Amino acid sequence: MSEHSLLSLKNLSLAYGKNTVVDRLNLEIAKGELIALLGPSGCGKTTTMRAIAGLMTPSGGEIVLDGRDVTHVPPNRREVGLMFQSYALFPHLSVFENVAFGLKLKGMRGNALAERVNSGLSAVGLGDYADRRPADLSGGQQQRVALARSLVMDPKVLLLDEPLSNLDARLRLEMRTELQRVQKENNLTMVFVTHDQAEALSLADRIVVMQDGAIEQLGTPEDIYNRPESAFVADFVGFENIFSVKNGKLHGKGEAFSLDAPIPEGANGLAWRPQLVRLGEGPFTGTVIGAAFVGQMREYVLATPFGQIKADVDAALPAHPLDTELAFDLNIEDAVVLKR
Ligand SMILES: Nc1ncnc2c1ncn2[C@@H]1O[C@H](COP(=O)(O)OP(=O)(O)OP(=O)(O)O)[C@@H](O)[C@H]1O
Repeated sequence: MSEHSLLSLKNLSLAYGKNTVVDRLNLEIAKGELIALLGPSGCGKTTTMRAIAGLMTPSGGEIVLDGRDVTHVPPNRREVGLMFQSYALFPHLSVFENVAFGLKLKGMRGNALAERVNSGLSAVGLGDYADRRPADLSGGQQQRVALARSLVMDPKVLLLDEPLSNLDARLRLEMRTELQRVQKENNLTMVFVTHDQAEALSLADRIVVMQDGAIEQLGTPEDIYNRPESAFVADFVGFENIFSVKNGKLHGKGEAFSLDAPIPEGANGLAWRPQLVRLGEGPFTGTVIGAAFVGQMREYVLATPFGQIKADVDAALPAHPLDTELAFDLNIEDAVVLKR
């Protein structure tokens, strides 16, 4: 284990029968970190969480938590908390009783129990709701009860599986802020799973982008958003115009082409965000085959000999109708260089 990590996954492999879905994954998480596992459906996020929680036995590798090898320790002895997407509270129990449930199972009673439950409810801003039933709470408040229920168990790591996916857009924003506040104020270590890049970018200290059971890229939200290393990550964070580089030429879904500037050493691909495609000037031409007004921007799709190009332009500029021939430029200075 590295000196500062609280949770280490070392060469972790996970399989369902003969089907290996996570292959020798290595990850070090520090105390107080909020980590997002981000990736498309089926990439192995939930399986990794299940293994950390002890709900499945790895086919290889180790899980070390706070200096202890917990690879074969049962879930209830791991000090790992789990909050699932369906946070199912007991409908017939009060908020207090819901939060007290796990502590009672551990034998806690009386004042100690009341104090712990009340401090958990205060931590999530529900101090005045102890006597309510779940049905009398909003979706966001129910989610906070579920969070309090996990917090009072004082886990070393709290795992959250798609914690916000059941909430509508407004509540999601509220819960996002709330989760961040509770996490920072209590210096909690949290790992959450999401397939929503905006959620990962706005919440996490570091993001683990996964593909096919392996880490594709690990970095801060800024790293992932601004400096994707592979076409897969670039695509995932909204780059639309992605080309691979072969023999100094760019290859997309059409003919290969060149830029009139040298391609950086070691570039395996180049990608441009739609906002950074320069429309109206430049050596290339395309035909407008899609145009959409989306508030501040107009989104264009151009058909070109080297495939479709997506370009976003300030909506204050004059609109270009369908079938217009437009000049455009892909400037090397605006490109992100993909190394893999
Ligand atoms: N109980 C299971 N038995 C067999 N295969 C499974 C089981 N659960 C998941 N898998 C397979 O393991 C792979 C990884 O699934 P996992 O649920 O970890 O992905 P995920 O990234 O969390 O996806 P999602 O976002 O859809 O939940 C998938 O190919 C899936 O089909």
